[in-house]
Amino acid sequence: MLYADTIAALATPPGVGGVGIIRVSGPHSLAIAQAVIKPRRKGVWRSYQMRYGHVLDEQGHVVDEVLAVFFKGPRSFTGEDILEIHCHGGPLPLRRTLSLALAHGARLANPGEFSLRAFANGRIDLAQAEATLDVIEAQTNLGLSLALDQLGGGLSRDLRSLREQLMYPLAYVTALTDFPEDDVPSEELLPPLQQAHSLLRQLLAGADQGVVVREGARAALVGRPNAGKSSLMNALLRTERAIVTAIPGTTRDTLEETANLGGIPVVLIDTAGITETDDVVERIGVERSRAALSKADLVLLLIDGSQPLSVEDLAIAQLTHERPTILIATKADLGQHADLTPLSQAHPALRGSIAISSQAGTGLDYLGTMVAEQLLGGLPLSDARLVTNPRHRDALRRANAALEQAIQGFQEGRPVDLIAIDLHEAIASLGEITGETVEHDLLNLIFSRFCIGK
Ligand SMILES: Nc1nc2c(c(=O)[nH]1)N(C=O)[C@@H](CNc1ccc(C(=O)N[C@@H](CCC(=O)O)C(=O)O)cc1)CN2
Ligand SMILES: Nc1nc2c(ncn2[C@@H]2O[C@H](COP(=O)(O)OP(=O)(O)OP(=O)(O)O)[C@@H](O)[C@H]2O)c(=O)[nH]1
Ligand SMILES: [Mg+2]
Repeated sequence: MLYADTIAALATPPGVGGVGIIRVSGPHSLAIAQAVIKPRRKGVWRSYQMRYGHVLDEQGHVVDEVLAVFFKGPRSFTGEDILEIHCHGGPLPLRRTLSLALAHGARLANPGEFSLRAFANGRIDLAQAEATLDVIEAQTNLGLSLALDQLGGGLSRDLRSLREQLMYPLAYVTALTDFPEDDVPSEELLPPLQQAHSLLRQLLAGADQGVVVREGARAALVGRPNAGKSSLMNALLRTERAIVTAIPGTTRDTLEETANLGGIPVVLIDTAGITETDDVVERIGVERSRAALSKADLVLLLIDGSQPLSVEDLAIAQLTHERPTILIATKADLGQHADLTPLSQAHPALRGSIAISSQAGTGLDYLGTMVAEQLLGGLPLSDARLVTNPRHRDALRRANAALEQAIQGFQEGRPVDLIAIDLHEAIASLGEITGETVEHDLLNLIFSRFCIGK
């Protein structure tokens, strides 16, 4: 089970920091500790005990003053013996300490290889390994807490109980395949399957929301020149990111920045005001605005509320008809002079409208809530366990389809060997999430997304 070779890598970001950590995992870890570190106090390397000392090179020269911890496997992150050397966070001490570990029997780790070992050694399952990456990459507190739940094994426990509910019926029908003339006792086998089906449906029901929380979404701000797009962008970001002037046509190029709206990382795309123009640069900008619009998950259509609605506004609104749209009347502090009813009545994909003032800050929180709710499918955030990874969602969908087949098979009295195939398929699909049944190539793909030292 354990690997024969020892891996080493920089576990902290390259560059300068207060402390930098070299991590070593594998059977040579203890020998490397003994060879390269001279502890101040006498004694042996005890697991989970930090020691003070110096890293010395082959000539006995001090390479760095360090703290170091040894973790005796299997009670460690990877399940193997691990050594962590906490150096000063500069490139030279770190590079030289890493070289010494390599000189004493370690090899350089590949991206994600520590986590791969934790998985291969049964310390964490695949969903937990993927969750460590989600923890690192989380963009909102909500995303972080979902990732931590998954890292702690929340999803894994649900999946394990699902599998167990399917195992007994599978074993039963598999045994029956040798005696096809026997009756299937479906009154005994159906309830656990139906229970599993209901849990699966629950997981799937929240998955679309979960994926949005993890991956975020794109919202394009479109409207006439001077409608107040860049001002709203800045107000939502709480920084002066985009240039704002009273001159129409200020924004020339599209500008993207992520804002946290109701726990969802939303990429806001500020665009050039859409207008008929002879200016070459502005025309290209308008083209880009249209392109941004066509790629957005949600359109924020801005109308200058301080002026009467114009034909240009109506023409731009036309362009948004194919996308879910929130209508925003801007500059509410100047009074509401635009009658938006002709526009909103004609819009087939309008999800709501709101008056705001970027300058006074009114309506912004509510707009954030509206955007988040739209991106979550028009529903409040589910408080059930949220599956956040599209790979997991896909596997759950396949498991669900197979399980529905199996249940239908029981109800219609289909041959047991067909039911066995469906149940087997459902169990295998669930196993893809936790990694029990997963192709080697997929594993490589998943772990290669990790950084070196993770
Ligand atoms: N210095 C340091 N900090 C770190 C990590 C690390 O590897 N090193 N981690 C790495 O990503 C994370 C912590 N993850 C960890 C997960 C499991 C174990 C571990 O040794 N588990 C033991 C339980 C120990 C105990 O019960 O006392 C076990 O599972 O048996 C350690 C770290 C974040 N912080
Ligand atoms: N009173 C008031 N003025 C605003 C508000 N929002 C924007 N403005 C003003 O409207 C003008 C245009 O604002 P921008 O945010 O640059 O408008 P834009 O839609 O990005 O314009 P283009 O980039 O030219 O397409 C500026 O003078 C802003 O100060 C608001 O909430 N209240
Ligand atoms: Mg602008």
